[in-house]
Amino acid sequence: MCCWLFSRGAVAPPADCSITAEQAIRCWAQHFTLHGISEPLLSSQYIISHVLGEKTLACVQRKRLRDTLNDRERERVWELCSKRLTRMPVQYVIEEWDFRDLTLKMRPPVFIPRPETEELVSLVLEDSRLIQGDSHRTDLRCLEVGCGSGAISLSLLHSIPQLRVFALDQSQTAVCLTMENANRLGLQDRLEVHLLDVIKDADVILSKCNPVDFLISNPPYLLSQDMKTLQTEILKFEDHSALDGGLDGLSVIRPILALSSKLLTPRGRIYLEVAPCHPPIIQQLIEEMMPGLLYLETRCDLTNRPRFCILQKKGEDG
Ligand SMILES: C[S@@+](CC[C@H](N)C(=O)[O-])C[C@H]1O[C@@H](n2cnc3c(N)ncnc32)[C@H](O)[C@@H]1O
Repeated sequence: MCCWLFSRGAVAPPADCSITAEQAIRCWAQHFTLHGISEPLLSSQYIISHVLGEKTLACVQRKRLRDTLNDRERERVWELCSKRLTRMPVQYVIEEWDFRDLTLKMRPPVFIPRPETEELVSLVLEDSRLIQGDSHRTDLRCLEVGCGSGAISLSLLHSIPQLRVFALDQSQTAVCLTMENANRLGLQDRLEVHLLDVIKDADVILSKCNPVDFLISNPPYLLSQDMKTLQTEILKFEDHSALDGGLDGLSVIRPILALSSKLLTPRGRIYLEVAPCHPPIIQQLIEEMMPGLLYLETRCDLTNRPRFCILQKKGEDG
């Protein structure tokens, strides 16, 4: 059946074809495999569940899977699966993705949030000083550098009612997508999003959001030499400036640290997602060059790789 379907070309579905959702999932998974598409079965399942109005296959009713796709559904499946054949990531194909408990709009080339960044957000939420606050604090202020789709900022706003966030990104598309996601989730009132570059616009950033209680960032941190090892999906569709951190992967991290020492309230914290090679380098940098900051700890991700750095601005008493 599948060979017959695709012998006439994948872009348009055969008009005379009657196919159930279940059969379409199998056929497209096989076709993806033949074309070397990564995660062929998952891709097919995500796309067809999406066309049927659900997020995952587990949410689609059994009976629905055995029903024949109507013309509109079949055309949509073919249209979206043909996009996936070009190696477009499934998150861009279905135009949305879940991050923690939020569903966010996705649009190329804005960086697709990764699962480990959910752990970065958890580190902040575990900090009882921030969540409970002291009894006099009615507001908390945070800066996110490199907001992308808004995943981190919006999750924090969603979980901490007294938080105000300043988010910035050097990409206009990212700034627009963060605003769009904030509006869709009703979180726009406590969020300011700015088109700013942390390397070039430090003075503007200081004037707009000084001071903040904490700074969070999942910056571009890959070493330039490792960019070529990335999957085709990433290289072809995601913004390279969201990933490439320069020769040592620290070209955006260094200005973030320099800015933090001026921007944070005493004992204010910095939460960074980094490459596994970075924590000792950042610790040395802080100890030798940035006397106003304290390196608190390195935390590992779920696969036990050292991926997160927590730092603190020294208090007035050192
Ligand atoms: C790895 S992505 C993270 C996006 C989002 N925070 C997330 O975790 O899904 C890094 C983001 O930093 C932005 N960025 C890169 N260089 C920057 C710079 N110099 N100043 C501000 N933002 C920058 C990129 O445009 C990109 O959106």
